[in-house]
Amino acid sequence: MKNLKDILYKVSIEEVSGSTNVDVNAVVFDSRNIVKNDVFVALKGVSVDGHLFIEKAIALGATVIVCQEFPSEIIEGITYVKVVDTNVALAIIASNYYDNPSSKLPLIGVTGTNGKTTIATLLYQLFKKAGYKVGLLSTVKVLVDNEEFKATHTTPDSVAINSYLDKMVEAGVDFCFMEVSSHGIHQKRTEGLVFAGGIFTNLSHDHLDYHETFAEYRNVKKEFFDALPKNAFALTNLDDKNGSYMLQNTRAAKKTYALKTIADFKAKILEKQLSGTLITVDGVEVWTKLIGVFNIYNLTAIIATAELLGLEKLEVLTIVSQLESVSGRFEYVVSKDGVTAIVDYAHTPDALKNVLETINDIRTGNEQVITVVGCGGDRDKTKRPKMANIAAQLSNQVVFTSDNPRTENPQTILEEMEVGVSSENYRKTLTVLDRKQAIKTACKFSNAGDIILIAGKGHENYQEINGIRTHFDDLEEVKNCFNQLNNL
Ligand SMILES: CC(=O)N[C@H]1[C@@H](OP(=O)(O)OP(=O)(O)OC[C@H]2O[C@@H](n3ccc(=O)[nH]c3=O)[C@H](O)[C@@H]2O)O[C@H](CO)[C@@H](O)[C@@H]1O[C@H](C)C(=O)N[C@@H](C)C(=O)N[C@H](CCC(=O)O)C(=O)O
Ligand SMILES: Nc1ncnc2c1ncn2[C@@H]1O[C@H](COP(=O)(O)OP(=O)(O)OP(=O)(O)O)[C@@H](O)[C@H]1O
Ligand SMILES: N[C@H](CCC[C@H](N)C(=O)O)C(=O)O
Ligand SMILES: [Mg+2]
Repeated sequence: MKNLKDILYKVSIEEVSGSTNVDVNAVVFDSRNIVKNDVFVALKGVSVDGHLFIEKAIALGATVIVCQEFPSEIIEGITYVKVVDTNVALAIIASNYYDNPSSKLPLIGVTGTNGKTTIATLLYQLFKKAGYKVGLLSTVKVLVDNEEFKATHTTPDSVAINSYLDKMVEAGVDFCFMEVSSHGIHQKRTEGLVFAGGIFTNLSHDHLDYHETFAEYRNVKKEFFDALPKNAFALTNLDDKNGSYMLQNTRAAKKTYALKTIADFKAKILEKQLSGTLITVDGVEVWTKLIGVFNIYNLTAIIATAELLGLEKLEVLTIVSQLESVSGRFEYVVSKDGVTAIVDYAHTPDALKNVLETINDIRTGNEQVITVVGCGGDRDKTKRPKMANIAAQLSNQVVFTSDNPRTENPQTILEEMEVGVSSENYRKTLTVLDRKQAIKTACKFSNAGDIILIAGKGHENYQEINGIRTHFDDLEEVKNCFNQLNNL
């Protein structure tokens, strides 16, 4: 039990009806999860207004209602707290409820279109290898040091974030690395958190269904850096055209990394292979198992962050050479006759372009590149023709297929992709609606030495069709196909 007055600390309140000197159980934003003495926070959502469920929340036992408008009927014995923005209030209340765990450990946020999971996960690995207890909030999973929880979002809701951070403080975690998505910033999931540092990866086309314009998407990302405290660091990628813009108004210490531009932290690529990349960092040569120029950007950000957090450069570089690639990011299997199948989470035009350019960079002879790709339903439709065009331009063969159609018609998604393919590339493409069959088709097409890229779903172990999720795993599927062809 917590006292309502305590958890309302720093919430900007417009009006109160009833007593704030009451004990409350938990803070809940979904009426379906309410139990006795809970605080119900009504959020104006994307599809429905949470204010519609105030009555239901009270019927289930809520004794405190935090809202933006008082309901027409005020019930005696219930406390109503009116605030300007319930998303902001929820985040501050959640921090207070868990005694502000983010102020008790260094919390580092990673934002940008691509690379967040990679950077956050590799930082987790690096600090673990350096002997620390570490926390991770990522698209793939949540880790409270060695204890694993299932991730539901890239950036969870503010109650979940604070609850995980509280567990981390309890477990004596030394550093926490978390992904900060644009949805998370816009929905104020990270409001009120005390960050010790922020990292910007890059900005390219994504989520324009939600943010509407690229400028709005960019400004939402910038809000994260604007809000960093003075004693934090703000680390940006200077080679990205929005890198400097992100730090324009931050009060945090500005730090930069780059491959092409003069920056505080700089790396250079010496050699690229399928087994890894040789780079130099401040004159020291380092071999990494990671592949692709984009991953060297990720690695430079990681090295910079580790140093900014006080680790010694040589120790950092030694550990960097041992870091393993992140699940579903350029993960590959090689068949008996030398067909390489790569599973990668590229689900934006820029990511797909980078991965295909990387593959084209490391191929040595006349191998064919066969790409299997689709686009998610209920997500930015303008990505579809762009991704199809990139796949067709940079591959020898493309099999268009379903990603997670969610509630959309899978056939319509594919038609919206196909319009992006130019007439001269059209002959390289075919469409196989069923992802399992599409992967099988790519395997059958391949000859010794060829490279198959299966893009878009990476680590995901499900496929969502008609709103129903069933088990699906790209890597498992391609291994099965190789097996069936007696090729593994
Ligand atoms: C578009 C979006 O971000 N939606 C998020 C949002 O849901 P919503 O606004 O649609 O909620 P709603 O259904 O309108 O309901 C409004 C309110 O009424 C409440 N409600 C609803 C029904 C009811 O009976 N009782 C009740 O109280 C809901 O709990 C909610 O508080 O708020 C919910 C609660 O926090 C989130 O779970 C939900 O994430 C959905 C599932 C989602 O798919 N989000 C994706 C797009 C997302 O957030 N992705 C980013 C990563 C993107 C990236 O970088 O690639 C992420 O951080 O994961
Ligand atoms: N620095 C980068 N620049 C461009 N593309 C990248 C970069 N890092 C990774 N990618 C590509 O983007 C894909 C997704 O990478 P990652 O999961 O690290 O990004 P993310 O930002 O966490 O994505 P999400 O928004 O889904 O959480 C990778 O599989 C790879 O294809
Ligand atoms: N975080 C991204 C993941 C997209 C992954 C792709 N497989 C899809 O389902 O569209 C999103 O929610 O938009
Ligand atoms: Mg991610």
